[in-house]
Amino acid sequence: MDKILSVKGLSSGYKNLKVLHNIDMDVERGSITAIIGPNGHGKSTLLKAISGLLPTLSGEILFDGAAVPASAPDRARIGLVLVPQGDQLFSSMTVEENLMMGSFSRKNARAIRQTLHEVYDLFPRLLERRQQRANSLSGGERRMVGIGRGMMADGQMMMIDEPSLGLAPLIIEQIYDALGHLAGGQKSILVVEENPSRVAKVASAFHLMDGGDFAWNGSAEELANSGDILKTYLGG
Ligand SMILES: Nc1ncnc2c1ncn2[C@@H]1O[C@H](COP(=O)(O)OP(=O)(O)OP(=O)(O)O)[C@@H](O)[C@H]1O
Repeated sequence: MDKILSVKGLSSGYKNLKVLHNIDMDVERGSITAIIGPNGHGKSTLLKAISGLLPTLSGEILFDGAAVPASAPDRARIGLVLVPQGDQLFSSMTVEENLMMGSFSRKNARAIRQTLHEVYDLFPRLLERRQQRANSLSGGERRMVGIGRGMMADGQMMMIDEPSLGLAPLIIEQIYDALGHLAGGQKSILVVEENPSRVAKVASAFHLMDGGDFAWNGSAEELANSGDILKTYLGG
């Protein structure tokens, strides 16, 4: 397995609350790995810990074979990009201005334009609305801008927190098709998703989060044959 990310014995959390206990996880390069499970068990916390927004209390995080730097901006700079839950767009700025914000740490203008074209190729609707303000976009369009802004950082790995949240089934399918396309183009994606059926078509590895640790790990095929696990944890 060609690992882009390796998390070993990671514990993390908030000031007075340790949420993650001894997490072990690898992410294969050019694939989608999904953290699944019910609300409030630490899925978002794991993305924040990997991106450096929360401290590593014990354990280690290796990115491309090397220990990650301490700060979140430095981790973003080496290519670990977080797309947070809830879009967090600049509402009075246009689609394109929001997208360009994602490239703030890059210098090569031509390469930035190239990535912008890639975003528009992946989400043609954003090209049509490039001059439209973010506050007048639909929920699905906002999500596309959030993911596109993550792409603009041109990291090797994107961590995306609940891309399907609040969206209609057809839009969810479009978003996941786009993520599948990105992974096909060698981006590595770690996605948090409460409902595993949404991501089952495109992810190759799954980790079920329960109480700050993984209660189950498996492949897409193993997930498909894991009826009892789905029932127990997800009410499926
Ligand atoms: N900023 C915070 N300060 C203190 N505790 C927090 C904070 N954010 C989350 N927590 C707690 O950490 C635990 C895990 O929350 P987390 O958001 O990681 O869960 P989750 O599985 O991603 O669920 P959700 O999808 O609802 O966010 C919860 O008990 C939550 O109350």
